[in-house]
Amino acid sequence: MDEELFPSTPGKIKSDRRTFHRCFASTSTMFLWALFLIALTASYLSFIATGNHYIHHTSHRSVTGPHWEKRVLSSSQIHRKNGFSVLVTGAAGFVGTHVSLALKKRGDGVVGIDNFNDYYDPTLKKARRKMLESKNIFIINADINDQNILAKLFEIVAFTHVMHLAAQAGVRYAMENPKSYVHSNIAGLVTLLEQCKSADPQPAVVWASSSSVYGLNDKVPFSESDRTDQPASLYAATKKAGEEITHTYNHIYGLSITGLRFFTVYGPWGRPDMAYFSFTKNILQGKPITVYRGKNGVDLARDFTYIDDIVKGCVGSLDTAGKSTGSGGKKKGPAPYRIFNLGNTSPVTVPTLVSILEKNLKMKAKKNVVDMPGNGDVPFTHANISLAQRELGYRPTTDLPTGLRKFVKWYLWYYGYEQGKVKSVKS
Ligand SMILES: O=C(O)[C@H]1O[C@H](OP(=O)(O)OP(=O)(O)OC[C@H]2O[C@@H](n3ccc(=O)[nH]c3=O)[C@H](O)[C@@H]2O)[C@H](O)[C@@H](O)[C@H]1O
Repeated sequence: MDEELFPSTPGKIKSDRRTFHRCFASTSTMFLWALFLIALTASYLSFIATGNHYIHHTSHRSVTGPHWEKRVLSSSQIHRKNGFSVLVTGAAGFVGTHVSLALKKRGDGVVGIDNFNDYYDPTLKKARRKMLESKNIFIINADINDQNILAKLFEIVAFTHVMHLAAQAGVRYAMENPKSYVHSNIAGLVTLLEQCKSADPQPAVVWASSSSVYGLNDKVPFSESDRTDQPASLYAATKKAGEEITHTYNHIYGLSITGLRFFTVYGPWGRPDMAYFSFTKNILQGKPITVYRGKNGVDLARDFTYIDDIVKGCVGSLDTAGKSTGSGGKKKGPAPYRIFNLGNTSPVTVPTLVSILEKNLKMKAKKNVVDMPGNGDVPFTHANISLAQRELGYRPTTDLPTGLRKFVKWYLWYYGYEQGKVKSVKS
């Protein structure tokens, strides 16, 4: 081998034909090298797996490029005077889908982002996406922790508002997969706020907190000024943390923030992990349902809130959100920081929920009544909504029997019961 053709690398011992032979030509050394490379690859793969095992399987297929940018621009197009252009996170989720449709319908520009994870059946999320796409709402398949995608989106569109609904939801699941809550509800939130704070112009941010922040509070009905320092689940703790985190971005960078404490939202296109949805599935399939009961045999109760009422609260929040005051990451003056309860103000017990479903499905549930396990549940929720009434004009109009009737109608249609062709229902 010619030394001239293979000059030595600075700092390394010059190789010659003999060392080349010594190092690489012996079969046993080559075998050792191969083993080393295999071990290196295996440890890298295991690092990837252990580092991310808590994150749900997601399908990231977001590819940017001229066609992608065109779709983003077209989706963000405003079609009314003084309209908004809104980035909706979690747009393929339950609330995200409905809010996106309502905004688009009145002429706002809407761009969605969703990671399509498999916390519950992604087929349902894809069906929601199909519905949104038919209205020219583009949903980017990406995680809110992906700062490059967020930066790219804000480079293309001057969003006036961000409707942040992407989250790891579910109270009881937090015991199974705690890190997924940190990933979405804490890290994802911070990544999004970092982007919003440096955007120019800064958007106003409206985001989903939760009634669960009231935790063990037993002063009823729950008012925004009540204690929220006794969370009963990690889910609640991450939502409460979100309220504090958004406060710092409001305080330091002048971001306009509105946090909405949703109370057990239900309705068509809902979440399969929630009780009303999974009960419906089991009743129809003749399977038993588990009904939790509180201390001393007291029934659990929730301030179940119909999706259309929640949408009105979300849109009202966007409409009344004051402007952010920062620019280039610097605050120029105080910006609004608001928190509202969005509930129905009439709690209903879980056994009553079951009997309304039975009536609508014309079937009896096989009930297993068990004591509430210590898994993060609270015995009841009940919203005081006077603040939202005053500031947002929020007035819920759908009671539980009416809302569940609409849900059951949708469920039977979506899963093909009406046509006698039942789709498999994963949850
Ligand atoms: O407002 C919120 O902040 C939260 O609302 C929702 O949580 P929850 O109010 O717990 O709703 P959901 O699971 O439908 O259980 C309803 C009732 O059925 C009882 N329940 C539940 C399951 C079961 O198998 N049996 C049962 O009795 C259960 O004990 C409870 O009493 C959202 O999921 C959550 O993401 C968050 O947004």
